[in-house]
Amino acid sequence: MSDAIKHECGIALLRLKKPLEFYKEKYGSAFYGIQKMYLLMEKQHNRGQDGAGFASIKFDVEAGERYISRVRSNKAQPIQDIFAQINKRINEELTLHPEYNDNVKHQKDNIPYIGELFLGHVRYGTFGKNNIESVHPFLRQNNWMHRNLIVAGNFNMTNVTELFNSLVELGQHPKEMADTVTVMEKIGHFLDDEVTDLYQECKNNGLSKREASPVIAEKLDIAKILKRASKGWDGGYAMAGLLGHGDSFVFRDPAGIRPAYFYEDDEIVVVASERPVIQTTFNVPFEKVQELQPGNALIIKKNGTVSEQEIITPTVKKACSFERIYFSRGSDAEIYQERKELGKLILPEVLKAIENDTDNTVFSYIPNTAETSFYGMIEAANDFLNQRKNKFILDNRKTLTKEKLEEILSVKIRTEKIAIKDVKLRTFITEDSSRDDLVAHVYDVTYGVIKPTDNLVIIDDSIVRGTTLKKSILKMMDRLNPKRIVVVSSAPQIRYPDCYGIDMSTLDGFVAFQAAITLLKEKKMTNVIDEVYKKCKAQEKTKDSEVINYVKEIYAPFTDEEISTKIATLLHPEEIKAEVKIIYQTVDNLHIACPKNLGDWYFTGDYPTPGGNRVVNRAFINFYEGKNARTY
Ligand SMILES: NC(=O)CC[C@H](N)C(=O)O
Repeated sequence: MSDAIKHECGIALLRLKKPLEFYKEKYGSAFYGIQKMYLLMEKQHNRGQDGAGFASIKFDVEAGERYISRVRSNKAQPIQDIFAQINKRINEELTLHPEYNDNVKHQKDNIPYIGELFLGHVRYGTFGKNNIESVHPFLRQNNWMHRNLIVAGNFNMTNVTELFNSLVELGQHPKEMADTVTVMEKIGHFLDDEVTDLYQECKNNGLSKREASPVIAEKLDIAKILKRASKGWDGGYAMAGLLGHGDSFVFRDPAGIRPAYFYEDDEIVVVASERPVIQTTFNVPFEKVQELQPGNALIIKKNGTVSEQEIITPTVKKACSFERIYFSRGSDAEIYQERKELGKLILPEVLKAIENDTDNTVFSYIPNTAETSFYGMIEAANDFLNQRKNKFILDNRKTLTKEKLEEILSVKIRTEKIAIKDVKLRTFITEDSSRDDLVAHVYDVTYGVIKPTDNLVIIDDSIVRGTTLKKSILKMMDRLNPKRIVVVSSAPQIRYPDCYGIDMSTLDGFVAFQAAITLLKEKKMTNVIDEVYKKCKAQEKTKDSEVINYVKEIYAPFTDEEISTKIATLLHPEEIKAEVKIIYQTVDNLHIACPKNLGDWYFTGDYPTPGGNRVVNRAFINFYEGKNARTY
């Protein structure tokens, strides 16, 4: 991906079902859980680099002993940083007390972070800032064990302000306006209620406070709490939580927008945002890892029972297709095939752009995530070439000589590694535009493989803003003197903001939006822009479920190709000599390639929750009024 988009978060929840001695015996260490957590988080570092956090719970400790540990970091390498802190602490204890070394009980009693239940999070913020207070997991402490709540999530709610206000209405006084705090306090409120009710019940049955505690732990109905807490949530989420006494859950939104996968055996239960993370960390096959169903929660009671329960009736499944195109790791068996398919499906359009002249075309890709779709595109290109060869051979079979046949078979699809990312360079570059010359070098190119008669086809996963394309990639590729540069996007045009966990919430950042606005201006149709603004303004106070996405009218007068052509001119730096073409995947082909992830609101404007329409409405108003702000 050439545009740097901030996106996503990753969660990792791990429950050890056996006593810690078991892991010491079998795997050589009672710190097994911490080690696995490190892997689970590191294997998801793609999902969040603004911050990382870790929390753990020890089961069955004596009153007065610490049983919750947490560490968070927003440093440059946050995962490394938190595990360095954890290791340092553990090693200090072990050095100071050599007697702990082979004694699991001592370790559990005296060393923090070791425990039976863990929650990890890697963050890219979509709400608030990147201060340490915004880094998950969040902690809601209480002297009652059951009321301690630790929360982390991959989520974004479109209606945090309303949810915040409803807490205030409940008489609360939240100390922060962070979305995770709001969600946590919602759950916390109903958790308190439930604990109070259960205690009352125990009291009525003649139990003392002390006797009531384990009964409450056993009876605590997590599904009921989540049902009550999530009334009114509008967004995409995979919310994970731990309760002080040892229950835990992961809860997924009813449209399945955000991903969550889990695996269970008799030693562990694990949940993560991506399937291959679980596969590689625990060496389990693809089929053993299950997807948590939309609207459901995986509930892991302290006593070890695990159940998947419906919390909210699922709506039409609209799992985020961007997960497949770009965010999630391509090592997932399905995602790998899907990305290849994206590359295959776009080849016909590429062939049109190069007038079928594969002999004078070099195919390449933008590193690294587009590599898989490149493989697919090349497979399809080889099929195309073989058909051409077949036809020639069959048509000329009477006159064909050995030499001619060899010549025909020697023709190949030309693939080269053209673009090379100079990752380190980016760190020296600030937003300052006078540094454009430096920016141009963020990508370097391979010299000596392109002839002036060549087309250069380069595939990227998607084009959001196109800034890096314009400022670096196209400029550098033009230095190779190709006849024509064809930039291929394996995803459709990004036209509408996301509001479910990807940090792209303003319209004017999208090059497709800029192209549509430019076209409207050129064709003297600015009245459309004013009309849309009026309609958006008029429904500012309308109920979410009745809001209509009028921004579609901005794109409606134009075909996809017209917009792509305009994008090509917008991204075409003046000094470039080559002809530049831009090709996008169609939405239909996207759905063919990724049939399980039909969430496509950023391409189509069809939002899976009512709040989405409000967000796009606000985004347009902000654009029109010149405000540069997030829209949720
Ligand atoms: N990308 C995400 O899932 C972000 C989670 C949450 N909204 C935050 O900003 O912390």
